[in-house]
Amino acid sequence: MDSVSISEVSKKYIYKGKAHLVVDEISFDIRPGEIFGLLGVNGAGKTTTIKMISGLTIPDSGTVRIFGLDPSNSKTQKLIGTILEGNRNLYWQLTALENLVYFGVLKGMSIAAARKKGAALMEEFQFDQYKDLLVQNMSRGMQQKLAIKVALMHEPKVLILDEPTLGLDVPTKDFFSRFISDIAKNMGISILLTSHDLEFVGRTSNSFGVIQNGKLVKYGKMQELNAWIDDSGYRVILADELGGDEAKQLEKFGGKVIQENHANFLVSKEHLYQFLDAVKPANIINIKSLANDLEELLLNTRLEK
Ligand SMILES: Nc1ncnc2c1ncn2[C@@H]1O[C@H](COP(=O)(O)OP(=O)(O)OP(=O)(O)O)[C@@H](O)[C@H]1O
Repeated sequence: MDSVSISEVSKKYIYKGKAHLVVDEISFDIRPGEIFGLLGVNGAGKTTTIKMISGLTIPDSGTVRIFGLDPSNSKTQKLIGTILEGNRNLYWQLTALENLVYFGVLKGMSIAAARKKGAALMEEFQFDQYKDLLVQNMSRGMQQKLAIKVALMHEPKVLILDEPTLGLDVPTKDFFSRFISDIAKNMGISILLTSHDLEFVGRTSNSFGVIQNGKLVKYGKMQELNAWIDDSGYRVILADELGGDEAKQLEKFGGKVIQENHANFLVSKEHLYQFLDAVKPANIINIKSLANDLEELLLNTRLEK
């Protein structure tokens, strides 16, 4: 049985007397041990979707099932661990271990069981030396590591992580990618993670979905994501617009020119250095790879080959 199954789920919010459809008939499933990455730009509907899966928001229509059960049911809640937007589920004036015990008890564990499980989690994830450190004295990365342990205290079968990499540096992000993969593989937990970071989601998840304006516009396995990502070139953005002739001259480097305040070029990998030479002395304000860029994926950017 799928651990998470959502079918044609929709949600609208009323704002200033007007209804806004923010999740529009979304369907997907997550199996035990699978990591599902949900991508989308700001306001796309990711948090609303995961709140419905967590049982914190009721859909207007469609169904959400966790192992066949309604997520708002108290029995189902025991199967779910959630971290909403970073480390909000920690008490800053308690130590690491006190947080684990407190939240374990809140999820229905006895104090003795919560102490035992808390100590075991500290040891298992090499956090023992920090057990007496107050959360307020921890770095953001440490708080995030602790927040995941808190979510694992009651041994959930489904773990929901909203933006787990927000504000984390590159090595800590690497740690999280491995950590999330390990707990899915070793504990058979289904993981749903949301992120703006296509590169992180790409290397951490086994499957993924892209939400745009509340609709799931892409849904599939890694191979399908790879097919949609274009790694054949770069977008180069100049500080100013170029004259028509200049732009035409540069277009022969395999790209196309979009002039909207800035000249904006798509340049193939093989022509990049020639292009940079030809564009001198124009002021370049940004060069980005088309691969691993969520906006480029959503724009369906592809260079002619
Ligand atoms: N309680 C609410 N009342 C009214 N509108 C809401 C409410 N919660 C969310 N929205 C709106 O729903 C839309 C989707 O929001 P949501 O938080 O799900 O997006 P998101 O993809 O998680 O965005 P972000 O990446 O910025 O966190 C946004 O336009 C937001 O303003």
